Amino acid sequence: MSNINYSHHQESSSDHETRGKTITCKAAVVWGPGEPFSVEEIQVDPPKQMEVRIKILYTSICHTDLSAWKGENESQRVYPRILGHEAVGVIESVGEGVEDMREGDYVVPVFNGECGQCVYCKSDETNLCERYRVNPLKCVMLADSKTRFWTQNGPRPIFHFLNTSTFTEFTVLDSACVVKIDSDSPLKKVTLLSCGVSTGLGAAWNTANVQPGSTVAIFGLGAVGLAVAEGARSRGASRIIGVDINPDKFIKGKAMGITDFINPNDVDSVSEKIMKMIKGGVQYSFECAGKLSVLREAFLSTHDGWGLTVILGIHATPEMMPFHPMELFQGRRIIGSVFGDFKPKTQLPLLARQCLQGVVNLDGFITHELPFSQINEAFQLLVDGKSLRCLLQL
Ligand SMILES: NC(=O)c1ccc[n+]([C@@H]2O[C@H](COP(=O)([O-])OP(=O)(O)OC[C@H]3O[C@@H](n4cnc5c(N)ncnc54)[C@H](O)[C@@H]3O)[C@@H](O)[C@H]2O)c1
Ligand SMILES: [Zn+2]
Ligand SMILES: [Zn+2]
Repeated sequence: MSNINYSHHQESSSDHETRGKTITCKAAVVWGPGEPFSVEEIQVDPPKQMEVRIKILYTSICHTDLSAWKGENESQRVYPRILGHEAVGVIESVGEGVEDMREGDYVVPVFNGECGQCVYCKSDETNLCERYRVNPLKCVMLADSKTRFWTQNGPRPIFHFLNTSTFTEFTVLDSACVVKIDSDSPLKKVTLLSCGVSTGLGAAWNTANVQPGSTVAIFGLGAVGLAVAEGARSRGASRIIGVDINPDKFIKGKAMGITDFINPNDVDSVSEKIMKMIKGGVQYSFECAGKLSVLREAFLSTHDGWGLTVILGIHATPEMMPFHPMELFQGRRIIGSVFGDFKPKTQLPLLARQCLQGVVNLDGFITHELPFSQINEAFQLLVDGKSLRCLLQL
């Protein structure tokens, strides 16, 4: 009998036996690019082999959801669809063959999965998995190329998003894209580790390997960019320059280790300004805005000979890199970072414990909290640059 307490630290439980059955629940469905989310009843199939079905407890909104909602990339224009990839939840039931999780476990969905078996998962060089890596083109489950979500009337398939789809009371994922966390974890904070904050911290720690005393410039001070700042601060960087067109972000950034601010609207050239502030340029720059013009400035702001630019932003298609290949002969390097180069299953539980022990400070990233039914208001907060992360409670 599955009788799971779905609400963490609260007295409420599911008294229905749902295992193996279709669940009817509420989800926020997108029916077209930029159309308001429709919070409606949907049907969620049980998990198939090596899949899990989870009850989402909290979900938050990342800029990647925003660009998918707008349909900025052709690959993202798939409807109807359930977006969302930053969340925390509890396992409702597991499919055949799932051994590492069971009903009632608290979990974090991850858009970049880890099977643990493939040549990539066994390599220390990458956090991409052969089968479950991030894939913006994927909108059905791998097991049978079908969806697990259906409209109430029809029924018509509703497509999946980024290995996760968390804007729903219940979702089905490949077990490779679900990480078990300690049952006493503070769930609201752990939601941040599902994407944005892990991505930023990991870009500083793993991808760039920021060194004590070094200099850093961060372009775009949303949750991702500010998590880079927090990661660089925790590594002992001496100067962390924050660049954003929204001066409100400067106030938030101070708490996360930003030492200097530049508003691109106040200067002729951000990279020239940085060269003046730090002779020769910074050691590391991070592009967290998803704009090519910003990427170029981030590239030019690093020191020749050894500067490293890390790309985190998701860029609209069909844009190409804004460089001449010969520019790389000046010794500036560029690298991309997915999920901060963390191997999710192997490394996320430890990261969660480190965050809670205060190695990094997660306070300040959750700027707003709303009920799930107000998802459209929550998106508007991100569009308007008012929120870092708005937590939706289901
Ligand atoms: N690589 C990954 O694994 C990964 C993971 C999560 C998010 N992302 C991407 O990272 C980016 C940031 O995500 P977020 O959730 O922090 O977004 P966000 O919307 O909260 O923050 C983006 C920030 O960029 C600023 N910005 C916009 N134009 C700018 C400009 N011209 N110059 C300087 N700043 C500018 C905005 O004012 C905003 O503060 C997005 O592109 C997102 O899709 C990538
Ligand atoms: Zn994200
Ligand atoms: Zn793998």
